[in-house]
Amino acid sequence: MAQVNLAVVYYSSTGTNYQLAQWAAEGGRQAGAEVKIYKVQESAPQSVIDSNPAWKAHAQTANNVPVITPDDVVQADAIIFSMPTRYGNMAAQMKQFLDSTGGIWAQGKTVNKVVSAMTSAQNAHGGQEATILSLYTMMYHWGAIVVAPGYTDQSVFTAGGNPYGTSVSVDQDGKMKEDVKAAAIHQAKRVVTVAEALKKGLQG
Ligand SMILES: Cc1cc2nc3c(=O)[nH]c(=O)nc-3n(C[C@H](O)[C@H](O)[C@H](O)COP(=O)(O)O)c2cc1C
Repeated sequence: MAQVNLAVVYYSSTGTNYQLAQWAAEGGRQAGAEVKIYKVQESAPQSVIDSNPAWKAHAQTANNVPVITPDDVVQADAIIFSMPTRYGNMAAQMKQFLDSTGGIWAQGKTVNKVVSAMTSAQNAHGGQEATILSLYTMMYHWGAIVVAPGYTDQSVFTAGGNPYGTSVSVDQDGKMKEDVKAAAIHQAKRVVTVAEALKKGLQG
């Protein structure tokens, strides 16, 4: 039985990527995967978090979400990452976690993970594609297999047409401007389908 272990790994300050992660988890479960959601370790000082009401509120909401470790990566067959853009790049908290995977990388334990990424930004063209690609660059070094959504479903067009991964823009109040739920679910299903086929193939 090749049930896929899907880890959804996110960073979020104000909740957008937390929501994207929930939708990806929903899609993963619909596709039959065993799904776990993890956040990455926060590195911002508590005083900075507390100074932003939306950030403070979200930190409390996500208080019980487990923090990802490199060993959780080893256990997963597939991983969906979600993180906000920071000047057209992934949030430092996500990069910090990925930089801590050198040990498992050196042991070959990141090889053949099926991966995909999602993101958010404030502006419609605020760096979503570049952010996802910055994460995919690291994945090629992992020896991971990047499964982007491409234009494989109508939901990709409805969400704004980003073939690299589901992305959304948010207004000043943190409200999503595009309807991306179906795209996030589709992306996760596609990841699980590919991971399942790969797992079956590798098991022979
Ligand atoms: C330091 C910093 C840099 C940012 N850079 C950009 C940017 O280059 N383009 C953009 O559209 N939004 C930018 N944003 C807005 C965030 O991407 C947005 O707040 C985030 O996607 C919300 O996701 P979250 O609710 O999961 O934290 C930036 C925010 C911060 C704090």
